[in-house]
Amino acid sequence: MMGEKQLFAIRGAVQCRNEAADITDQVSGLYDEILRLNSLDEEAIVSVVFSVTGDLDEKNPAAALRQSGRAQNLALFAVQEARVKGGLERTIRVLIHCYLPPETEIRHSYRNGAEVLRPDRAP
Ligand SMILES: C=C(O[C@@H]1C=C(C(=O)O)C=C[C@H]1O)C(=O)O
Repeated sequence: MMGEKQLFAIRGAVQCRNEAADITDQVSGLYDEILRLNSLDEEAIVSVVFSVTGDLDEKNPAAALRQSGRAQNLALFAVQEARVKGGLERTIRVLIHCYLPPETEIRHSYRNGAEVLRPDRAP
């Protein structure tokens, strides 16, 4: 616990082209949207974990986020997503642990093609 705050986990996902610039744009856009939707300040984030499908090898999303100027003092991590037949291609997933007021209704973000993963979480 952190003061009056509670620990939460927020999910997101986005599809990208396998190009460094697009990976940076999509990861930054996803991160910014999660912070905006949840009124989340970077100081309240514990960690940011990415997974990447094996077909995205032009840029590490954790490095892309850091090099964009965001998340400078955060613990970032990136792993390869479990390879499953029929899985959505060119997808970056994110898991953010953070502290927010206990009454917060967390909002996840699936965008730019990744909405199909969790239509129940569509806006
Ligand atoms: C459906 C997703 O893809 C996969 C399936 C998940 C699930 O069933 O909860 C979670 C993460 C991914 O490994 C997703 O990213 O939400």
